[in-house]
Amino acid sequence: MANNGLNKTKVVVVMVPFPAQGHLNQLLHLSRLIIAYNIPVHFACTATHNRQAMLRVHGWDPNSVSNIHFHDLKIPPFLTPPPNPNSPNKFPSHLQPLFNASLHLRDPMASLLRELSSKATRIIVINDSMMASVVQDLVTIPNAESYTFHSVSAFTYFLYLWEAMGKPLELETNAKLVPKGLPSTEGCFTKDFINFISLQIEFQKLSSGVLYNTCRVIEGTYMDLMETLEGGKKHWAIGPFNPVRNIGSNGRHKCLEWLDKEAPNSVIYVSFGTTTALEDKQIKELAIGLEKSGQKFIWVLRDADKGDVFINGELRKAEILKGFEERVKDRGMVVKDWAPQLEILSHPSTGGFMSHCGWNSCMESVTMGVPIAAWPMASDQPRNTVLITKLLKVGIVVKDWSRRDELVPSSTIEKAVKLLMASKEGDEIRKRTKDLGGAVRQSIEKGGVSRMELDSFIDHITRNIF
Ligand SMILES: O=c1ccn([C@@H]2O[C@H](COP(=O)(O)OP(=O)(O)O[C@H]3OC[C@@H](O)[C@H](O)[C@H]3O)[C@@H](O)[C@H]2O)c(=O)[nH]1
Ligand SMILES: C[C@@H](CO)CCNc1ncnc2nc[nH]c12
Repeated sequence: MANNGLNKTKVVVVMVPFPAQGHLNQLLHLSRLIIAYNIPVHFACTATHNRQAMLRVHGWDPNSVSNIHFHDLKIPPFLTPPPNPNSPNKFPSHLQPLFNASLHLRDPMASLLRELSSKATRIIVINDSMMASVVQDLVTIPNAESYTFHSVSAFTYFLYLWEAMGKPLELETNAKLVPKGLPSTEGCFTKDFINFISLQIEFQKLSSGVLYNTCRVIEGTYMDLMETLEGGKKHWAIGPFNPVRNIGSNGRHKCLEWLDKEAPNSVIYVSFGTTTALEDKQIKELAIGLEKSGQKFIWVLRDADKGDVFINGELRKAEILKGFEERVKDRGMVVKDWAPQLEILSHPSTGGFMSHCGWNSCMESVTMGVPIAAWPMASDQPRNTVLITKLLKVGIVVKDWSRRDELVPSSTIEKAVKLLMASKEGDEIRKRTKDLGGAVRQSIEKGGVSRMELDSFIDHITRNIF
């Protein structure tokens, strides 16, 4: 039974995000969903990352929501080197000093949790799986409990878990569940980050349940399998976290004005998230490929974020694209600042997305019904690519993970863009993606699977509160 709104204010939620854009974004969106149940939300990270999350959010304005309380916690100074575009391993190792420094959030976090716990009947911590060690002191607070949030797809997380347990359940015989030729995790991480993950796994045991930014419409099978593997805990699929309608922001970016003038489904959006830095020669091949494809495009070209995004870097791209922007100005646009991705994806002129398959991008694209041309770079992205292209069949592969060390030539890029944007096969994939997008958007409406699961999570965290 649902409790009434008044009682629920005795419960407070504390979000503990990992300080990188793809993680901050998801827990900020989740804050909005929880506040709709009249539960106050506290968002606790460093000052610079709180500011980053607020400035870059899309689809709604966190300043207009009075019930999110931001807490700027202090950590020691950390190095903020630029990314290395020439490194063969595309994992953002330049963020490791920040990740290590973030472990120092433990003490200020413990103080914050103690303070909040003295004023509430119950405090619910929702922490990124990479921040499990930071919230470990909650075991000393009797009215606190925590829930682990995995920022990756249920498919990818399930595979990590399944492999770590020695591959039980004999799933390999069913190619529909675990496709043949699954990419290994080789080349996906650095040693330092694997050590960081291992440190966190130990503390993830302290949580009372697990949350995913996914929806049973797309990953129900893997949610069920996860519950089979990790039976002791409840796993909730409560996504998509991103807003799915009335996407807008204060002041429209010029690329949206540009999109307004284009035909439906005629533009491919090209962006590789916030953790990728392409080599100069790869940028050149991409430019040539886009030009030769003859298709309209919006290309977001920036280097990966630094650990502190407010420390400016030099613009590396200017020289490489000399002449290109002028030549394609009737057909394409290169965006060098923060692009309104959710608005671009929800725009009727956008008909495809060339993406590294970061999980935010996958969810945003699927909910907006935009098919993906997949070019995974690192981390969970090679496996998200399998989910998108082989299982859901809402995309095509641009770069196969087995060829991760090779340059993608312009001819491959040209072919992929034409296939997705200007072929019968592309149209069929787009149609399938639009149908799936509709079903995913429906899932967060009243009676939909994700809404029911979010209701059940809220009922759970507010249980027996009188
Ligand atoms: O110009 C931009 C660039 C990016 N974005 C947004 O930034 C976010 C990028 O997140 P992605 O998950 O796609 O990619 P990132 O590489 O940045 O994130 C990463 O962190 C979280 C993990 O779970 C992801 O899988 C991982 O790749 C998206 O929400 C996207 O909409 C913009 O709005 N504008
Ligand atoms: C440096 C970050 C990108 O911002 C790694 C991606 N994050 C992750 N990648 C893979 N598995 C994960 N499990 C939890 N987080 C994960």
